[in-house]
Amino acid sequence: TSEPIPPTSRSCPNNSHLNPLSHQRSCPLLVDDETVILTNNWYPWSIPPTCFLPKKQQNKRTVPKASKLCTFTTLDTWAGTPLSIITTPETAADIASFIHAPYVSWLENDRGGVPFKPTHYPKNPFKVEKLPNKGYGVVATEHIKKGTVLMVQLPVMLQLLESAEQNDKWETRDVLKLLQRAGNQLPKEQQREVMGLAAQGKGYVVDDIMKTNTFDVTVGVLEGSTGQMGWGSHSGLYPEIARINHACKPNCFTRYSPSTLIMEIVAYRDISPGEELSISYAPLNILSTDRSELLKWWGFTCTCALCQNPTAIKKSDKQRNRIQALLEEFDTPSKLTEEKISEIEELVREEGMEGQMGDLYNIIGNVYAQRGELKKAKEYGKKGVMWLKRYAGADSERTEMAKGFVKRLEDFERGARDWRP
Ligand SMILES: C[S@@+](CC[C@H](N)C(=O)[O-])C[C@H]1O[C@@H](n2cnc3c(N)ncnc32)[C@H](O)[C@@H]1O
Repeated sequence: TSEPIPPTSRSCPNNSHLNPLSHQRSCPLLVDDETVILTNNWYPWSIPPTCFLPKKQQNKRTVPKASKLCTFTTLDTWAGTPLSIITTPETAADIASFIHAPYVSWLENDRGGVPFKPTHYPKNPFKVEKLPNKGYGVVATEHIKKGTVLMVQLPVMLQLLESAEQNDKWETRDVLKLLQRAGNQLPKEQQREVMGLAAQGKGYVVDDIMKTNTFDVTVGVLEGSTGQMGWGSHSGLYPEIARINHACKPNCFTRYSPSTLIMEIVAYRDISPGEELSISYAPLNILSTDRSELLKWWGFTCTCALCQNPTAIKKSDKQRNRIQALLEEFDTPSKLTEEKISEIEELVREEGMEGQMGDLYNIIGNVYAQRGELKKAKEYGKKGVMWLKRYAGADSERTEMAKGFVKRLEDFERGARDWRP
């Protein structure tokens, strides 16, 4: 393991293997099935990777260079947990650059010194139990305060999103073989945990479990304030978190850190003993019909408290509609007023959408910048960063973009000429 390097310089170009002299000390070499045969070395992975060529290369048609898809397993990530990944060798090399020693202390600093590590509390304030019409769920056993971090987990499986559906790059049967292998390469305890998760009973079992239980996550270390990531989206399987059911007005939210792969579950509000913990699988700012469409696509009909109360749905739809209408009005900068800002803040709060408040302030800041009111722009920009740190996380793409906006305003104040909102 190497000593911490600030996040801005940690990113490894994924073709660093092409020029061994150019890569940083902490950038691992690219590993695939062929390099393993040539070098007899698959460090930092615990097991030699298995790879499949992309479709068109198998058919021997000349196509622009496409990557292999492989399975990579490490039995001890930085937190000591195992992880199996299905991705390209290039992305695996990027993940390998931080998965054994991410730069955690700056994230902890940002959280006021609160440890950022998957923890098993001596006693969790919740338990998993069987619930009517939903399979298992997670229920509070004690009073939980708003803002409490309830779960901090690393994934046990990651799958390149592109490979999860029918796609023109890799054969479905190859993807399924890799999924099977990725699962089998996990220790028995994690295998049992994964195989015990909910599934819809459709198709191939590991694929079914992934489709029923994963979150879309971006993988990588952000490049300074540009917010650039570009390492491809993956489906992440977090077995403990996967037991939490969906609600359209949830009492918890997820916070994901792309530079460590950690997913946290945080209480959105105070939760009483006996209440079920819930998160939203769908974006919160959409209307009930769109939500049920989306959840049907996920394979279930929602039975949450909001969905069982037609009057409450009507009110919620009206409020979420008004939020949308106000946001559309803000597209015309002259229509933004402080009254409308107060109205939207109130609606967002009532709808339990505080997770979106940071994005909202960021939008407002941008509108003020377009109007040339840079003091107001900075005020809202900074508010946005503060809220995003809390709800999206210090290293999230959204937070980085908001920080970039404030930095550009500050640079402009200091005399840089080229202002771009
Ligand atoms: C990620 S799992 C959640 C945990 C799951 N209930 C279990 O037994 O492990 C997702 C599945 O839980 C069920 N589920 C989650 N939220 C639900 C809701 N609001 N209404 C009905 N079923 C729900 C659906 O079957 C869905 O496919």
